[in-house]
Amino acid sequence: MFDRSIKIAPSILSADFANFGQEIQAIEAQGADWVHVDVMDGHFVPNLTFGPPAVKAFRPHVKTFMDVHLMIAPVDPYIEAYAEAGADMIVAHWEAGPHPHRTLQAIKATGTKCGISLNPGTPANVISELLDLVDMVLVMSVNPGFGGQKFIPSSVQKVAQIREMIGDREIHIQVDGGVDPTTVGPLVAAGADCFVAGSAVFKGGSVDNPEVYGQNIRAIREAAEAAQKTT
Ligand SMILES: O=C(CO)[C@H](O)[C@H](O)COP(=O)(O)O
Repeated sequence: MFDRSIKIAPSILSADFANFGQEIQAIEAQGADWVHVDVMDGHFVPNLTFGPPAVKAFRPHVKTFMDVHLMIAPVDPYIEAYAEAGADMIVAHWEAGPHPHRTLQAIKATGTKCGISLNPGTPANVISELLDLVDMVLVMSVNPGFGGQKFIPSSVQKVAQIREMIGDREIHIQVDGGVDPTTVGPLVAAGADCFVAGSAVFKGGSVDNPEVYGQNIRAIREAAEAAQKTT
């Protein structure tokens, strides 16, 4: 059955870069539902992060579900490499173009779950012809490239529009950027079920003090579930 429960996916962009294995184990032990990997190319976004070998090194540490968000263009030449590295889901940007339908077909052909992401400046309706191909829509609630940015409030309206477009299809809506206990409620009410959080999960904690990760994850989950009950 389709899982509509709240899912918290900490972004390891905010983890200790000298210690990914232990960081992944710590967030999972403290209640993370998914592990979110932000791949950046210094071209599509102004930052550089993880190539396929890095993702392959994360893989044995992830016991839950690893979603790999490709903020790269071109994207098609790298899809197979990230699938082989062990991604459970690959998310590509609509803006990485020029043929997002082909990109999604290429992701599906690898056998991984498949998602499409939209930047804050991109309207929801551009994905109307792509929804039958995806397991998830990722709504960026900051301009992609860096953690720790301020949540863009118009993202809530975009989530509601996409939820309406999805209808009864079994598609997750994930939101990424500035998600914390104060911003998550309206996103749940608008129809999102999966939340990427970097700063709000990792702040104040470490692998030596992982209980803080647990407190931070619980705070986001409790705010999200409270909104779900009243929706
Ligand atoms: O994709 C991203 C940036 O492009 C990050 O996942 C996102 O910004 C999460 O970080 P934070 O929760 O600190 O905003």
